[in-house]
Amino acid sequence: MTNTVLTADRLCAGHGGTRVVHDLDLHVDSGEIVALIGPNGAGKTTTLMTLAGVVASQSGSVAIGGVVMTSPLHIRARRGLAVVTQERSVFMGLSVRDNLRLGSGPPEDALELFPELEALQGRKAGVLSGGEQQMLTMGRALASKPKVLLVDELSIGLAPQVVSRLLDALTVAASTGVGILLVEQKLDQALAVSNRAYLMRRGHIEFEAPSADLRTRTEDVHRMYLSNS
Ligand SMILES: Nc1ncnc2c1ncn2[C@@H]1O[C@H](COP(=O)(O)OP(=O)(O)OP(=O)(O)O)[C@@H](O)[C@H]1O
Repeated sequence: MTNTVLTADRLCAGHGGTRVVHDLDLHVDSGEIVALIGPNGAGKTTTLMTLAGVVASQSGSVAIGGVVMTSPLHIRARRGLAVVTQERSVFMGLSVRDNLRLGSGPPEDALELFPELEALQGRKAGVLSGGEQQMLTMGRALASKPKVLLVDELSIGLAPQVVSRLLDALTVAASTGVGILLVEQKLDQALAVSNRAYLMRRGHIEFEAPSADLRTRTEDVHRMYLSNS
């Protein structure tokens, strides 16, 4: 039996009086990595932030683990939602160890996922590389054993091998049952790691497809859907 951990039902959202996301339906099942792809300005980040409770929805609903949520992010976090963004939410002045202790899960779980952090525990997070900070952010988020992880633009500013390492960790997390929604500009990497993809344009989901089907036609997908022209 599939276990749906995240559902958006006719979700509308935007900024101020402007609507950016229109009647969006999507779902993520436990253990699944789902990519949300689309050209710049399509509304992917706004969608993710609305699912997270950071941007208020205008209408429609969001459910986590089958429970409809209207609460802000910190309450959704208690219900099993975690978010990783390009901003890397670490406390720069605190050590890696203290950053991990401040998470809501066991630090050892984060270290198991990212053994690279073991030797860095005494260092201040602010002196880590961007990739190490992102490992810290992701390790801490996944140690909290979320049902759902929302990931926004992981690859920005990071070397390709670091991005691959982080995406591998998402695959490990998904194998333990976490459902992951991934917004990623790099189409090849998004499709390589995901099971399914939604393609978004101008605030609408245009189609949904198994990532394996899209992998064989990434050039077409780029030309037809991802260019802003
Ligand atoms: N805080 C904000 N206030 C006002 N408008 C915003 C805000 N954030 C985004 N927008 C607008 O909403 C629209 C969708 O932006 P959004 O960042 O969600 O798209 P995106 O698909 O994530 O794009 P990108 O790939 O470039 O990050 C854009 O027109 C953008 O200018």
